[in-house]
Amino acid sequence: MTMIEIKDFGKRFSIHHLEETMQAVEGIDFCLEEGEFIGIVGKSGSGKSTILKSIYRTYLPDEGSIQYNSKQFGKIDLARATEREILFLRKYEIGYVSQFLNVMPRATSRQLVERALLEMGETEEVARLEAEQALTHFELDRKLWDTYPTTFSGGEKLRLNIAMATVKKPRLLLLDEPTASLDQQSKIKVREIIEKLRADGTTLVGIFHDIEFMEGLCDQVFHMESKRPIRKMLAGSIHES
Ligand SMILES: Nc1ncnc2c1ncn2[C@@H]1O[C@H](COP(=O)(O)OP(=O)(O)OP(=O)(O)O)[C@@H](O)[C@H]1O
Repeated sequence: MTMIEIKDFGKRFSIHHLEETMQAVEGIDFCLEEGEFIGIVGKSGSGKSTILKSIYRTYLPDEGSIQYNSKQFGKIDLARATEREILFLRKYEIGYVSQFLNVMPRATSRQLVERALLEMGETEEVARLEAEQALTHFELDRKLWDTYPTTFSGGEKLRLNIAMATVKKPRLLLLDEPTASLDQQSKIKVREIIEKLRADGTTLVGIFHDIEFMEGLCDQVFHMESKRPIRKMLAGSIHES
């Protein structure tokens, strides 16, 4: 089953002080099956994050379509979905993880994960249990569960971010350079987390600066420069799709 199909996607930004418009991305096409992982690579400023943010609809696409196969709505074009539909999808189906933690202040890590579940309508008891499971699963040190994450290290923030996003069991997870500020050891942990998510059948779109990091992890690698997806056999051989 095709989970997401992007056709002729483009995004422009207005540069107000110059009274100009800048074409940030254009002519992007790729297709992802359920449970697959596509990695987007390309030089800085080539528009990788813009694609991810447009899928999540932080940005409104200007051209093309982003067809997503939703559990609730069936096939839906994220470029044209209503705000209400987008809010529903963010709550129940699509997760977004970056290296940054933008959360409400004065909430502990445990409360943040619980809140994600309560928002979905889970009972307090289920939320408490599943939050603890998620924090354990992603190896956030137990002594950090009841503290505010403002002082967490980059790796700890990321693990909390991933716990908050994945506790909702999203069908589609967007990873926006999650390893950018991490040391080698923490990157290996993230790799293990991604392997766990893949094993759970989550469909993943990810951006990583570090191409070596993606080795053997992705089913497809999309190159911003050639605008072509390359389907990778997990054994290592590559053929163009
Ligand atoms: N909100 C915005 N307003 C104006 N321009 C933007 C905005 N977001 C991105 N851009 C511009 O669009 C282009 C693509 O940016 P984007 O962040 O998608 O690139 P990227 O490939 O993810 O870069 P990096 O690898 O450095 O994170 C850049 O020239 C950037 O300055």
